Amino acid sequence: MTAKVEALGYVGLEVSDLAAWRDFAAGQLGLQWAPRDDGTVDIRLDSHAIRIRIHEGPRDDLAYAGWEVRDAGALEELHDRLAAKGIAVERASADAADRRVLDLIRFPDPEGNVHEAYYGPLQRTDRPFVSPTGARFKTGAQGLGHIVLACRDKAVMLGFFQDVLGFRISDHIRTEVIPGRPLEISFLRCNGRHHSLALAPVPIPKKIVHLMVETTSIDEVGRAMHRCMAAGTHLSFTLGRHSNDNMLSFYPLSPSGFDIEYGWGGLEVEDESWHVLTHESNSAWGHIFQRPPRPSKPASN
Ligand SMILES: Cc1ccc(O)c(O)c1CC[C@@H]1C(=O)CC[C@]2(C)C(=O)CC[C@@H]12
Ligand SMILES: [Fe+2]
Repeated sequence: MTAKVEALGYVGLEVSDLAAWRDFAAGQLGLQWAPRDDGTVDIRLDSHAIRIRIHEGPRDDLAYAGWEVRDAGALEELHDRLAAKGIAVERASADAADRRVLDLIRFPDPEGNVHEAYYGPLQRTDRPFVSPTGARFKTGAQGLGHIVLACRDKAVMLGFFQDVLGFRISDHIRTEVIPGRPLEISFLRCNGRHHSLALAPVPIPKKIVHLMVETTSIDEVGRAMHRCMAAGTHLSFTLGRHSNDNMLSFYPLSPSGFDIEYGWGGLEVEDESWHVLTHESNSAWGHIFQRPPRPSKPASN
């Protein structure tokens, strides 16, 4: 497969409380908050103009995931493959300037999550990335990090991401979030990052389970965790180390009611030597689930 996606380049989030997100993302997580003229916000983690795009709105969920491809030819090929499979792909060149890329297409996955594929992301070498807390993030060829999507039919979703977008399976974890209710999460990669996407068959009201960002130093994780604790941010999972990708991380609850995974030390995978594995534990240690003290948001209707 020549035209595959190469990295998770950006995500769009629709959030209801912009002020709370600013304090959380910049003040606690050390991401760069860059407001735009139209009322949306670019969050930066590196040289890219956009890594997380914040839109104000009621849904408090993932709005879209942006997948980077190599060039115009790869985008064309991907468009044609999607169209040939009968997927409702649209050319969205009119939004390219808004996303600060050269061109993009938009398409749904089998469960209706919105995806964009693009090439040519704008770099801001004239305005270097500056973290308010001095953090640095592991991105580059591994992209922004990873997302976990809740799904209903994991087999169908796995088929789509492998056969249409070119993802490879890294491993599966059989786990029990609720005792007595086994569930299997599948982890997919599109570059050296162990997973840029995971699919979790969990019946939650949101599309996204979490968004992971990875720092370049273990101390950034410790400092961010203590800033979250000092701010009273709920930790959905305590500090721990994952069984499959070795990521050392904790999971603060965002103001939108889904988690951010804030990690360090993730495994890099080589396609030539990797074999699919299965795990029966989430973590080598830690990652203890913390029940939220109360619903994070009153229902809006
Ligand atoms: C197990 C695991 C390995 C690597 C990761 O990057 C990662 O996010 C996870 C999954 C974390 C998390 C969990 O362990 C409990 C059950 C959760 C909340 C889900 O239902 C989806 C994500 C799962
Ligand atoms: Fe994760």
